Parts: sequence; structure tokens; C-alpha cells
Amino acid sequence: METDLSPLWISLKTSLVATIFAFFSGIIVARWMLNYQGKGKGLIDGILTLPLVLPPTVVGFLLLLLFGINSAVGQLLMRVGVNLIFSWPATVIASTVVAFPLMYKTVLAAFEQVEIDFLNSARTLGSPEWKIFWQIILPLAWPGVVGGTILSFARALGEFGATLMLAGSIPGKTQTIPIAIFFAAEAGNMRKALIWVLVMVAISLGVIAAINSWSTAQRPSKSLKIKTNTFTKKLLNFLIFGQFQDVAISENDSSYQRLSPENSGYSGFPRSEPELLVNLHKKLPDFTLDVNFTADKNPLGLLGASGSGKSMTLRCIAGLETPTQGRIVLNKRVLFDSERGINIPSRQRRVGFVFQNYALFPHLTVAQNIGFGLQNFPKTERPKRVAKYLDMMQLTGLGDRYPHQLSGGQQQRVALARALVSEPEALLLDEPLSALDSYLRDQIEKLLVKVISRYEGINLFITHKLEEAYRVCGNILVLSQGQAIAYGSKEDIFERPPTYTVAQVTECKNFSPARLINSHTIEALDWECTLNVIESIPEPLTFVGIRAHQISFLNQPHQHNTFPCWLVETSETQHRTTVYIKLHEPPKGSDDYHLQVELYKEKWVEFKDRPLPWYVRLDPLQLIMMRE
Ligand SMILES: Nc1ncnc2c1ncn2[C@@H]1O[C@H](COP(=O)(O)OP(=O)(O)OP(=O)(O)O)[C@@H](O)[C@H]1O
Repeated sequence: METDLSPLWISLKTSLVATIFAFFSGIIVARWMLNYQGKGKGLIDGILTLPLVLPPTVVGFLLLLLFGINSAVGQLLMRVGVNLIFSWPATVIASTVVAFPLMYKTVLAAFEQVEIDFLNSARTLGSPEWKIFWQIILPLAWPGVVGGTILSFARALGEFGATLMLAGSIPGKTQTIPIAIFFAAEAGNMRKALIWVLVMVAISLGVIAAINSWSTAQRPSKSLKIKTNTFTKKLLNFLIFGQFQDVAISENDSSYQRLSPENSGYSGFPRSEPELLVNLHKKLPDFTLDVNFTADKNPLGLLGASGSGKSMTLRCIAGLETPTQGRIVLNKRVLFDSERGINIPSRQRRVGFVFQNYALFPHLTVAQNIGFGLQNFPKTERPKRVAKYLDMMQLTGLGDRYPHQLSGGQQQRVALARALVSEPEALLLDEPLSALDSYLRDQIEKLLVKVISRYEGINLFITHKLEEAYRVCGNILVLSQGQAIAYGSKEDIFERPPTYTVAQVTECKNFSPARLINSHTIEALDWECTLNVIESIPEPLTFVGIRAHQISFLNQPHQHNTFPCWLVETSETQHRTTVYIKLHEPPKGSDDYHLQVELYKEKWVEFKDRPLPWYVRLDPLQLIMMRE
């Protein structure tokens, strides 16, 4: 008996075409839903997912209502001579409708998994949203897209109820394998049904094997190790550098040596003194940011406790967050003005951003990462610029590696090169050294200081390390609970912090409430002493403080502001000892101390065995008088 193989071909043909439709529509709709923030998002998502949860016969019935000859669509199609019902296209429609939600849901989930910092990073590098989608979101979500495609194919292949209702069971025309199995079994032809069942099982096993192999391929992406094949790499080269072949990036390229701002093709860098004016008000549910400052060529360090609003300030300047009110002007260009309704998108701000976690694109090589921000530059110039910055950041020879093949320090330098390569007018660094160990930190900090000193734009630098801020920046802005509480040269901020909070943020350890006695004398209430002062006393005086390393011990009480003291306890780091002391009388316990003094170990070893009491001097020149 000759076997009619038409159900196999119809099934494969239908599933394939339905998968192609589901593939494109799923990606397009998922992309749209990713950005859609309007009303009814949940409802729209529910409607799009409905065919996944409804019984297929219900879907088939609804499709009949939509496309049947009595419906508006059916009537319209009839007028042009098309009757969809009980035709092969009807099998495709039914399969597409049931396969679509699987594609849409899987792809949307994959899109949502792409880290927001990758997208923000691409935005600050000047990429429009459609490029970000093609070059970042889609490649990173690709394993999910493939998984969704395989699932959609499997669902389309197994479709039965909706197809039967809309397309019927016409052998050689609309009869698919699942329908053939049903009718064979119903007619008592168990042998025929079994053969189709075995065919289905074989195809299903093939699909499961495909899903498994893709899940395995997807797993490395979690550790950001994306496998990129040669074709993908070339394609990305084409998208980024404008050429398919591997981009020759060599520091020996003579044309690279000739590159200078004058012949670089870029003419946008302002020749006048750079200036950034920031006046920001941003209201969040549990936090309000209110800062107002200017920055010039001198690097500005942003200091403040965790959650004080440092990152939010940088993100508003870069256009990654929108202030509720305010104005941001960079080199006379208004980037944001709430009153005039101006909000320049991030990609047009010409602001380079280095993220705390670097946000290097894991599927792009080092050269492609650095070249990502150069897509508006002439094609011939891009590799030369990349080579220049590879060299500047001591990354020569690493252009072809992927981020996961680099050390933390190398990744940091790539992030810096990527932010700088297009010569932005401002460079914003959000704790750029925080992920490095102390050895690398020192090395990269030196490089950073060198690079920043050559950089001609505005530089804002967030750090939690005071020494780092002191070494890298000329000016300091101190934030506390969303407010700028001090702003000035680093010397002023560190030597004369105006308030208790600024002194705390700049790591002053010793404080006492204080009261004015006369223009040269104050009383330190907690320390139970009277102190002579030299500097002018602020009004109203509330606190006096002194930094732990600026307190000295004497052998004899022979000067002003010298008091007998007793040792309470000590704590040690590898080079320094912190000594806790009680003034005027012996301590009653380990918490009973007035001051902490920091000494180099050698000095402490010299001193520690001397008989008590010792004498401690609070130098009038080192006293910090604060208002609050
Ligand atoms: N998208 C957001 N929605 C609501 N609140 C937010 C959002 N982003 C930040 N915040 C809040 O804004 C405040 C400031 O956050 P920000 O990240 O600027 O702090 P930070 O000073 O940079 O802290 P850290 O030093 O820990 O990075 C925090 O209280 C934070 O919870």
C-alpha cells in the first residue's frame, strides 16, 4: 500500500512558514513592548499571550469569527476572490497564532535580560536606539531568540485544534500530521496512526535536541562569555568599522602616527575654556536630589556617603536620567532646560561615561568596543583612532580579545579608551577604580591622572577614597542626602571643612561640640577643655574637630592646648597605629576615650613604653571649627 506522505510535507511547510511569521512578528512586537511604557501594558501583554493559554479550539473558534465568510475580513477577502477557510493559508494562520506567543514571550524575556548599563553605555557613545537594538540588544539576546524560534516551530508542528477548526482536514491540502493521527485512530487504522506518531516523536526529539544544544550555547552568556563566530565578528566589524574584513589595528601604521586633533576629522571640540553649569532638581519616591555647581577644566571629585546622589548627578548630566527641573549647560550648549522644554538625548550630548562595572559589550572585541563610539567618524579614520587609544591605554596587541579574556585592569582601560576615543566634551567617571585590587588601583590611577591631565574637557570623578580624590582632582563637591553641602578647591575642603558633615565625609575622626568664649578661645564641651584658636571662628560655632594624623604627643606640657592623657587601646594596620586616648584622667573602660590619634608604627614603637600620663597637643593651626 502506498503511503500518502502529504501530511508530513504539509506539516513541515506549515510549521516553517508559521515560524518565519512568528519569528519576525515576535521580534518586532517584543522590541516595541520593551520600550512601551504607556497605559495598558499588562493588558496588551495579556492579549498577546492569550493564544498560549487558551484551548486551541477556542483560538480556532475566534479565528473563524475573524476570518469566516460572515466576518468583515472574510467578506472583504471574498470580494477579491479569496476564501481563507479550509485552505492551506488557514493552517498557516492557525499555526502562526498559536506559535507567536512563545516567540514573543521568549524574545521579550531575552531582551529584558540585557543589562541596562550596556544600553546606557551605547547611548552615551552616540548610538541611536535602532543601532543599539541591532548591535547590542539583538546579538546579546540571540540565544533567547533562537530558543524562541525552536519552541515556536515545535508549537506550530504540533498544532491541532485551531487548525482543524479553521482549515479542516482535507488530505493533500490542509491535513497535517496531528490531524492525520486523529482521523486514522478514529477510523480504527492504528497502524497508520502509529507510523505518524513515530514520525512526530522523531521530529519532536530533533527539536528537543536542538533546544538543548542552544541552551548549552546560551549558558556562557551569563558569565558574559559570548561565543562569536567568524561571520558574526565580521558582521559586527562591518557595522562598527564599515568594513567586513578584520580591521587592521597596528601602532606601526604610519597613518596612525600622523593623527592629531587637527587632521582627525573631528572639529567639534571647543577651543575656549570648557565649562559645565549644573542646576539639578530630581524628585524620586524616597529621595530628592538638589545640586547646583559649575565645573571647569580642573577635574572635579564628587564625594559623599553611599546614597547621597553622586551617580544620579552624573546620570542626569549624561542624559540617562531626566531631572524634574533644572538646567544643564555644557560649553554653552544647553543639554537640559526644564523651563524651555530642552532635553538633548544622551547620544547627542558628547559626554563620555565610564561605568563602575565598565559595561564593556561582551560580544564585541576590545577594538570593536573602543570603535563603538566612532560610528559618526569617517570609516578610514576609525581604526587609526582605535589604535591610538589602544596605545595610549597600554592595550596594544589586545584589540582582538573579548572582554572576558582581559584582566580587571585591562577591562578598566578599555572602558576608559572607549569613553575617550571620540573626544567627548565631558568625561564622567563613576567610581572607575572601585573594582580593582589595591595594586592595580595604584597603577591605573597613575595612568588615569596622566590621561586626565592631557584631556581638554570637563572631568567629573566619583570616588569613595579620599586619597584618590585628592590625587586626581583639583576641586571637590561634597554631597549629603541629595544636597551639595560643600564645593571648593581640594585644599580648602580638606583643610577647612565648613560643616560637621563635610568634615565627617572627608574622614575627620575627632569631634566635640564647642562654644565660643572670645575671639581667640573656645570651649570643647566633650573634651572638657578650653582651646586657643588662631583661625577666625565661624558663626554660629557648633563643633570643633581635629584630624587623627594631625595630633601630636609631647613629653612635657609646655605649650597651649596641651593636655595630659592616658592610653585606652590601640588598633593597627600594616603601617599605622591608631591610639585611643582619654584626656585629663585614666579611662574607666575601653569605650571611654576622647580622641583617636594616628601614628606611623615606628613613631608608636618609640613612644609606647613611656610612663603615663603622656601629653597631647591639639595644635591651634590644625583645629577645624565648624557650623552645622
Ligand atoms: N531609578 C531610581 N528610582 C528610585 N530611586 C533611585 C533610583 N536610582 C537611584 N535612586 C535612589 O537615589 C539615591 C541616590 O542614589 P545614587 O546612586 O546617586 O547614590 P550614590 O551617592 O551614587 O551612592 P553609591 O556611592 O552607593 O553609588 C539613593 O537613595 C537611591 O536609592
